[in-house]
Amino acid sequence: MLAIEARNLRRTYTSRTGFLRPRRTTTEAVRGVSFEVARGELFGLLGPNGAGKTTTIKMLNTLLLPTSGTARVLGHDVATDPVAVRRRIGYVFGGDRGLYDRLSALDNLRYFAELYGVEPREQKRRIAELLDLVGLAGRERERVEGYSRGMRQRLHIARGLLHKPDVLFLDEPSIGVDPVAARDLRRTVADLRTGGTTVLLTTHYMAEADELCDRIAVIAGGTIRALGTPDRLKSRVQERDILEIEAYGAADEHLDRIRELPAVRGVAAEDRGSRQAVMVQTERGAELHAQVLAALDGIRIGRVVTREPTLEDAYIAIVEEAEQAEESEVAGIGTGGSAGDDSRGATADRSEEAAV
Ligand SMILES: Nc1ncnc2c1ncn2[C@@H]1O[C@H](COP(=O)(O)OP(=O)(O)OP(=O)(O)O)[C@@H](O)[C@H]1O
Repeated sequence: MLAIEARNLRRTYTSRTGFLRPRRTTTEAVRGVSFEVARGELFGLLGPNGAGKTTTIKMLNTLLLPTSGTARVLGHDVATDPVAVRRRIGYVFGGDRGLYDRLSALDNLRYFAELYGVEPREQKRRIAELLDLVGLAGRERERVEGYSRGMRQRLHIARGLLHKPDVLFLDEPSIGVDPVAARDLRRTVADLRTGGTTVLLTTHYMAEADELCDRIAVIAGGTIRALGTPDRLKSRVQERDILEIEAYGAADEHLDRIRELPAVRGVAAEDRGSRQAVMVQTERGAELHAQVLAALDGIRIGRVVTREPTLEDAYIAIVEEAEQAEESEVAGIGTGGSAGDDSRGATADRSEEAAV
């Protein structure tokens, strides 16, 4: 039996805006998402802000009803059998909500164990087991207010596992966590999988997804744009070189100038404190250093390196393609309308899945 089965899930939000002249606005947050997660699999859901990841997770864990489509978790329908679903799942989200700061970690876990109906005889053993799993054994009597972000996140995971869920939803667990704590967190997540728990993970950190996930779905604009193993997704950009330039103050016009160069397949800029990393995807072997630097004329430049593509580059390529498709749709080119979106999402699903 599958752990998760989503079939053509859709969710539309309707909200009222304006006071004097109230208007209804609708947002199609999820527009026909289908995927399957096998038991014991660690499945990643990646996508830019507003892509529809949290909305998808909330439909799967029964916090939101789908507008249409169906989803099953361990065979239970999320809309018609939510109680059975809830009994078998855990939900952990990034950020600070959901723990009692004034209590110790131990008291937090005791409280939630009670709330989740863990047998009193079981509680002590289960809590000790979980403290061990998330690496907080020995610190459990300290108040949570003195915990670092990474420790809080690990305590969140322990809380989410108290009732031994078979499927765990982890929504951006490493948000705001420093690199060392993030590494410990990754180890905890990998241990969960080794222990047989199915994990659905959302993250904005590509290295994390690459290291942990068996398969990944990239979602953008509410539809799945690519689905497969990390290697499979990376193979999309294997015929490319990545020219990475440290820049100070590159604007859209500079990136557009680079985009126009022959043999350039994609351009993205990422803010890294006061500097930017400009990543230029070129056809393999194309020597474009001089032209790219000329396009960045007038800007302070730091290190320039050529490197092999990573999952992040594949992700950038997929999301850029999705954005271009969306823009041409808005401009009236291509199939247009939501039926077009549907078929494209489904096609991405099938073609990638088949190749996995
Ligand atoms: N309660 C709501 N009411 C109206 N619109 C919403 C609501 N929640 C989300 N949206 C909209 O739905 C879309 C998808 O949001 P969602 O939170 O699912 O994205 P996400 O991929 O999880 O983003 P992020 O990475 O920023 O968390 C966005 O356009 C968002 O503004």
